[in-house]
Amino acid sequence: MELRVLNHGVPVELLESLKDSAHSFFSLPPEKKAIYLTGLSPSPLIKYGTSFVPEKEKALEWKDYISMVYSNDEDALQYWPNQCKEVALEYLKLASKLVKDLVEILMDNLGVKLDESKIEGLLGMRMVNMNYYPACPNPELTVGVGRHSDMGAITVLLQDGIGGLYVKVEGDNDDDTNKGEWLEIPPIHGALVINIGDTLQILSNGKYKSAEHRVRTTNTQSRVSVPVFTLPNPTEVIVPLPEVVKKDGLARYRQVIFQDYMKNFFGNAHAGKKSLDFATIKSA
Ligand SMILES: O=C(O)CCC(=O)C(=O)O
Ligand SMILES: [Fe+2]
Repeated sequence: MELRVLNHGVPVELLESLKDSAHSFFSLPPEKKAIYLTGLSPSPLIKYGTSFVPEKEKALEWKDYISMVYSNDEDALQYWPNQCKEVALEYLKLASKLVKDLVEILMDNLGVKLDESKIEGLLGMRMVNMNYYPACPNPELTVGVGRHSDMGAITVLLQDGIGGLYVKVEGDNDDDTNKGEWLEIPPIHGALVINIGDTLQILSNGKYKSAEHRVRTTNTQSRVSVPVFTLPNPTEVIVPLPEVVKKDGLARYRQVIFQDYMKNFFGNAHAGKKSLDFATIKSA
């Protein structure tokens, strides 16, 4: 499931500053960015890298990224890169509020009321990434990001005006006309893209489907995007909600500890929604 929202509570000026600050970070000389590489980074919560899991990929994705995990304001302002820390922190806070509101609506729609501590457990890990896709001389030979779904609860995504984000039409029935097709999500000024992640698919016993998406490269201009990921705390137990299982008559997913799910996710190259196999109960 994937949607775009305009009335999201994040000021348009902040969205503009985020894109500018992503460009300022990625246009730094390589040695200034390299200080954030794994093993060198001043904090384990900041990571600069390329592609997704380079050691597992046959071909690297055409992108660099910086990932900033939130622990508290003080750490963020101390360790996140100067080029983007203030705007990234403000965006993370506003996006988290939006996610909380959306989760409440989605749960309500399932007839479920989660208590504060459960919501905190499900959305407790938060991070802002900045992705940079350099212009590519041969876009037909590369991918920006391979097809995948995000593993967490909900992703709030800012894309710039270049375009190139595609989402796969899931469709509930085999006769849905465009089921399986890839739809481009054209950029809309001031809008944010919302992606449902695997965690909500498991929790809802498959009622909410995580959005399978990918990004193509272009040869004209570089592109930036800025996702906020909300994910469960590593020790959180993820399992279909009992109220939904009762209605459905069976559980489609087994119980997983989120850190195991994450380890499996990062242990494989992007491969569509294969990530969910880790938790799926195969019917006989
Ligand atoms: O760049 C984009 O529009 C999407 C990036 C993405 O899917 C991700 O970082 O998980
Ligand atoms: Fe994604």
